[in-house]
Amino acid sequence: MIKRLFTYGHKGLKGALQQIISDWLMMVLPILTAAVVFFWYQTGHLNIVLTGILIAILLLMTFYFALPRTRSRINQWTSAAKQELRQEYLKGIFNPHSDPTAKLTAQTVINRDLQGIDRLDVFYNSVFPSFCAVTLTYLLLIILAIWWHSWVWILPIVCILLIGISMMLLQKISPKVNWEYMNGWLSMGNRFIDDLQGINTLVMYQADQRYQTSFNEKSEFFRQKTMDLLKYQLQSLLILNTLIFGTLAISSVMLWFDVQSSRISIPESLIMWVLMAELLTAERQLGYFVHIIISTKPAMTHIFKVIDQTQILPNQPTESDLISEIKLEQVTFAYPDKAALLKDANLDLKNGKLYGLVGHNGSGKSTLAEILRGQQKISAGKLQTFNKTQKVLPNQCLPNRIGYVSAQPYLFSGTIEENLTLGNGIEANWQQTLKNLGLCDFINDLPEGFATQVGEGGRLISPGQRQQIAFSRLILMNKDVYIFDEVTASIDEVNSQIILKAIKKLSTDKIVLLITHEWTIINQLDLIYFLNDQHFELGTVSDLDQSNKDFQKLMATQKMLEEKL
Ligand SMILES: Nc1ncnc2c1ncn2[C@@H]1O[C@H](COP(=O)(O)OP(=O)(O)OP(=O)(O)O)[C@@H](O)[C@H]1O
Repeated sequence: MIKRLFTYGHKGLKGALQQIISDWLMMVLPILTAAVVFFWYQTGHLNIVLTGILIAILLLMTFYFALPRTRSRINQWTSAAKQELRQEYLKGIFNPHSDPTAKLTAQTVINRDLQGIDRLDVFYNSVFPSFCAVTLTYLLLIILAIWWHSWVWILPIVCILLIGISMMLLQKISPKVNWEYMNGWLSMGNRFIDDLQGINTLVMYQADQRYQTSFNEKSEFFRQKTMDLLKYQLQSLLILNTLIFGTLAISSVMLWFDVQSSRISIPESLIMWVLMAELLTAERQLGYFVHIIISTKPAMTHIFKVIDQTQILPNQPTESDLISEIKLEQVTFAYPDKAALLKDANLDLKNGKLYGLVGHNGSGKSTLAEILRGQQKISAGKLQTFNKTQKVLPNQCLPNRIGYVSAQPYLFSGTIEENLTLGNGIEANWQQTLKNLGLCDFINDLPEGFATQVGEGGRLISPGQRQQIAFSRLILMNKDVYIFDEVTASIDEVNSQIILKAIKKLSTDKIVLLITHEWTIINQLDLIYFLNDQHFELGTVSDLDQSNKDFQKLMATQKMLEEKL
């Protein structure tokens, strides 16, 4: 994970390193000056080596500070890295091929992941600079200690080893504590937003008291988990401080013995003691920051998962890339911990045909749409796509080449035209395309025509008009395969027939699968796949009506329901 963090903002890394070195030199400068003065005071003449180093540092610093904006280079690196990371993450979130099992909510995205990226400030701004400062100070201490024959340089290594071991032990419990804290926070936040959105419903059903109790339980759980996290952080701080200040005390004793045995002079021991104090303070800071980084690990793991699932979209397809057949062979699919929805199931969809998909509620029709769109992975069997010369196409092209509309598509606030032309690469004569398919004629009767505002979610127009616009918007994308999932289920008869007519026209040169439960629609389709008992059965309505008792029963019930309406 740490290595990966350096891949972001790497253009700013050089500048950041320059600033880190200059900051370190600034820290060493007073110690070296004091050393030169001490030697001069003690011996009556200047130590050539130390004075030379001091003058070199002073020249270097003067030159460095003459450069513009030198004091903000670590910040520039930090902002650039965070911005790149945030952009990649958001690209992953809005990728239409994202893993649907990732269960992203606004809470997870904002509270955990985006805040997790913000907390990476600590890595770029503090952990890395502290790590460099510790390394440089330690190198200087080793050189001086070996030069002056003192063993004090061993102590920081022992201290770091002990910190590492104790951190490793603490880290064993850290993921659990952090996860529980995060989950407590998310679950409380989700409950709050959900209750707030449905507050009128809760009051109307007098269920607000019950929901308040449930929210109280969640906030109490979160309070406990926050206390656990604080306890854990205090414990680790205590261990860290004991190790650091213990090492500093031992080094003072060691240096005192060195002076007593005349191995080093008082100024030499003072220089080493100050360096030791600087080093251990930086190590303490580093240990503390590493701690914060460990606490962002759950968020980072998730962030990188989202980024990694971003697939590079294939270029505009050529004629030979177009899908003309999709086959499922011996396919098995089950959601985790649930019974299989498909078992050794076979399905064959060819272009130029309109297929209906019918089945009982919960039999897996919408799930099949997700499998075909590459959003669910099958556990056994084969999903294959072919072009018109029967060449097998890569399955990665599926999400991009399949269009899907559900019963409740989303319209964005803006004009009808903005919604219709939402997709990339729409042809200039799109209005003619709609006319040829008999779609959206109602727009001509609207005073503002295509410039009519639809409102958020399309609330300013009727459900039938909303569905026609969403349906037309997809048709303009010119996909190879269309899956319509109950598109006519919640609209009036007139709009329903307009859409059905367009679907029939579309199916003359595309693969079209229409998921429906409506008898009046099913009755107008040539070929039906009946999904029953984990398998698909293909036939005309009359074939299935004769051969399959379950189909017969389902259709009889549906017919009866529709006749009553
Ligand atoms: N993401 C999911 N995780 C777990 N189970 C799921 C998920 N999505 C759907 N299911 C379950 O899988 C089963 C099939 O759901 P699906 O929506 O595919 O059925 P359907 O045939 O389209 O139903 P309907 O006719 O009511 O629309 C249901 O029992 C549903 O609860």
